[in-house]
Amino acid sequence: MKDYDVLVIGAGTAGLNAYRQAKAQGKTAALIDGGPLGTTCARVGCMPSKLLISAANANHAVKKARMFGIETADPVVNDEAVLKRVRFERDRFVGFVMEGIDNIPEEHLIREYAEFIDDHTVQLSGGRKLSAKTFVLAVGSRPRHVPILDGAEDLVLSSDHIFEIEKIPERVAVFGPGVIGLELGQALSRLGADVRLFGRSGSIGGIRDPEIRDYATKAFAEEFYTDTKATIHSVRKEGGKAIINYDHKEKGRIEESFDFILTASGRVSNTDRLKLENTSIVLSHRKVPAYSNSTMQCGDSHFFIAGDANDEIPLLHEASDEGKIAGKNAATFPKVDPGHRRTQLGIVFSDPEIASIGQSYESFDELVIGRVSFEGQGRSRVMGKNKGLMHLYAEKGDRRLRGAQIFGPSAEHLGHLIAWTVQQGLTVDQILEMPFYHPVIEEGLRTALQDLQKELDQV
Ligand SMILES: Cc1cc2nc3c(=O)[nH]c(=O)nc-3n(C[C@H](O)[C@H](O)[C@H](O)COP(=O)(O)OP(=O)(O)OC[C@H]3O[C@@H](n4cnc5c(N)ncnc54)[C@H](O)[C@@H]3O)c2cc1C
Ligand SMILES: NC(=O)c1ccc[n+]([C@@H]2O[C@H](COP(=O)([O-])OP(=O)(O)OC[C@H]3O[C@@H](n4cnc5c(N)ncnc54)[C@H](O)[C@@H]3O)[C@@H](O)[C@H]2O)c1
Repeated sequence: MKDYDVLVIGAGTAGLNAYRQAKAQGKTAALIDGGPLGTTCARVGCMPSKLLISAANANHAVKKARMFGIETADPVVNDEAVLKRVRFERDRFVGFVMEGIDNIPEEHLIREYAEFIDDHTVQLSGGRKLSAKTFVLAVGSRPRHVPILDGAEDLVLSSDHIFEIEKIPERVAVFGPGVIGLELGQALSRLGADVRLFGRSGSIGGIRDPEIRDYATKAFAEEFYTDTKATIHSVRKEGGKAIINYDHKEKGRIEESFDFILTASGRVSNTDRLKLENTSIVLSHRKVPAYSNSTMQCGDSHFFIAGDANDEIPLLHEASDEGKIAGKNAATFPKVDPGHRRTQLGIVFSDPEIASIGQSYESFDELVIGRVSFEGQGRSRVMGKNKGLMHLYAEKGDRRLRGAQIFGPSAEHLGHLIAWTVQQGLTVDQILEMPFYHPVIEEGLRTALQDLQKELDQV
């Protein structure tokens, strides 16, 4: 006799959804979580980052007002007020999550960490053992450790800590021009920090389309120092500052000091802390459990995995969907059903925004591209947001819109429109039959669709 039908490890977005689905199936279930409750998204992820970005963009908008002939005094960033609002609103969002968590009976929410001792038993950090028929692994991820930064000791902050700072730094180095580095690096820059953004592989914001990646790299570099292939010689702490010795793109090898370093060099799954070697789970080449992304089942086992823990699409809406699928299948195991998966949609809340939709650039056999530049696009120019490119993707011999990459104004909204049409399987011709108002940014989408239509007619 097992203690529970389903044990869910991790009470983040994926785990909470999994637990609720298992309960909805009439099973006995419990959640185990030894860390702070409230979810990564609300506590230290999606919400506080967007709050900081909004403050930064408000400051930027005032500075930019001059381009419309509006004269203002230089805006003053009140660090304390900015950070107070970020934390106040963040706590409000966490509060809503906690209301849901508070409804979980105390005996079903175990506030400890878990490790496996065999296929059906976990040991809790307090020493207790619990068994279950099935498990959902929803342990999330943590910031990747970057060894070269160890020299700066406590001056290295990740997104887990950045929202607790007392003042906007005068100078900050950001390691990792990915999603977090771009969003937070640009926000700090727009709040007055002198930012250096360092990358390693040449990538930026997860952009896969080379033409758009190069355009975006140049655009960000015009706003703050950006080197996506930086050479860092050393990092140390001295006199309360982080000292970085690096090859500056124009000045050659230099040494600069920073108030702190923001590390944003990717995230790693917490499954490596579960002692999975004591189970029959098979790991993939990425060193996380191999699983099916339609059922979330690990092989044909009684283990299911959801959210950032599986290291596939570490986004909030995916964690939520995956949690639901995993929780339901863990409850009905050995009967498992494929769950509904959506067209892929990723948005980076930089300015301009980045959106990646559906099939990515490199996944096509014979790619056909429809293009538009926002530089001359009517409404974008009217608003002074005429920067960026959008590429729409189709496969030669097939007129369906299959994917897109955007770096431009309102990419979060265009990205949704495109994702919805991709998921509906609409052809370029069908999409062009839809209404387009004037003058709107969506007219840029129409231009790209017309270009794609022309390209498809020619091949
Ligand atoms: C700065 C930042 C900004 C982001 N912005 C966005 C955004 O704008 N949009 C978006 O879609 N996504 C965003 N994300 C990603 C999004 O936050 C994550 O994809 C999502 O929160 C993952 O949810 P999860 O349930 O998998 O993990 P989590 O919410 O992290 O939950 C995992 C839980 O497992 C617990 N745990 C770990 N190990 C154990 C163990 N051994 N035993 C018991 N419990 C354990 C942890 O304490 C934690 O509570 C952002 C992430 C970050 C860091
Ligand atoms: N808007 C959003 O939806 C949003 C926002 C923030 C985070 N997230 C999620 O969080 C995940 C993690 O974000 P992230 O930005 O940490 O990871 P990421 O994978 O997006 O980017 C990491 C970047 O760091 C670089 N890098 C790796 N090692 C480095 C080193 N030693 N020095 C300098 N650069 C290095 C990589 O080349 C890459 O450009 C994202 O994949 C995303 O799914 C989403």
